[in-house]
Amino acid sequence: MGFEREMLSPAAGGDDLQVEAALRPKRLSEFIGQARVREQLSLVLESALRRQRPPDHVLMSGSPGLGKTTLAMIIAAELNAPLRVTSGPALERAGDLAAILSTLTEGEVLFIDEIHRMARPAEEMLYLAMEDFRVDIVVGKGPGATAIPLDVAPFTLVGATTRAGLLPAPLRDRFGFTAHMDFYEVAELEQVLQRSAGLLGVTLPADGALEIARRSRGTPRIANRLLRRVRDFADVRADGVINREIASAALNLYEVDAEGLDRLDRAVLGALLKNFGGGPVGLSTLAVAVGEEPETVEVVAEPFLVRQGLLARTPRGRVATAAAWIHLGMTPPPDVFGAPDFT
Ligand SMILES: Nc1ncnc2c1ncn2[C@@H]1O[C@H](COP(=O)(O)OP(=O)(O)OP(=O)(O)O)[C@@H](O)[C@H]1O
Repeated sequence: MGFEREMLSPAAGGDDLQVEAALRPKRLSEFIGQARVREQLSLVLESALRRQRPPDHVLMSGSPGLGKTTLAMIIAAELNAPLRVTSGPALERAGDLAAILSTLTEGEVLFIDEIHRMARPAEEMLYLAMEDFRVDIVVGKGPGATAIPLDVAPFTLVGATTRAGLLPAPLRDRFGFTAHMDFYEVAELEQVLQRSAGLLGVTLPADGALEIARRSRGTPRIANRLLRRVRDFADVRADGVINREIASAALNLYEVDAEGLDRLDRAVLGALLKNFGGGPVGLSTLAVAVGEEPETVEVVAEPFLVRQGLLARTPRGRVATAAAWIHLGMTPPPDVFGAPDFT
């Protein structure tokens, strides 16, 4: 993975993790944007606090870097409850989950990131735990196997997924509240940037914040990361002040284009236009053409390209819109008009 790609990827890594933790809003009132989710969630939490009962289980879905982990931490903080963190891929066997569930304390918040990647036996154990606060531990094998029921302290599960569609219905149905996290508006990202600049002690005039916000792919994690790279540039090549000119020069250097498309985004669009005449083409064929896993193309690049009106997912495959041709400086073929409507 190249430097630029790493910088732009919504996945966190390296030193960034520490800075990211420092920039995380701690309370719901500090959480920027996602107004509807925030309001709904504050009602769920407030009523749970009044009833002195753990709230319903919460499912959060949305692209990487939109604040799902942050929100899980906020839920625990608002409830004044301890938080246990794990992830779907870590729950390979039912026993992995049983070990966690059996040691939860009353009211604890259990956060399972990437919950769609949990193994089947663990998932089945979770159904019972979510509904009845109980697990069945199976001892022995074959006809002599016995299930020993074990009580679990009432807890709140917070699940996060980038792909809600992959969750089996029985699991999805057991969440009392589902929060769908959308990409952020530019104005919201400007606020995220101003807040982070304050915490990092960076001078960020409004025009600089706007320039970075516009190129942040609607994602707070990327906004914060770009801010740090632009700060480096401003410190070394200028007087440390991040105005529009400095932000723009730095982001051009890091190959973030005016709409915030990164290398992967441009590679996907480029392959779609140049190799497949704008599509339709299947996801896996497209992924091979850019040398990435289909899941990376589907989860990391596509949602943003769709939102920007550059790509459409159709039953026959991926199709580039007229805007995509124009964005890459090419002339759209005569039969392509705007985003195709296949509904
Ligand atoms: N609403 C917000 N307001 C301010 N900062 C935010 C907000 N949402 C996210 N951030 C910032 O973005 C960073 C990434 O957020 P977070 O790790 O919660 O994303 P995520 O959706 O859980 O991503 P992933 O699923 O990849 O873990 C956080 O460190 C935080 O600083």
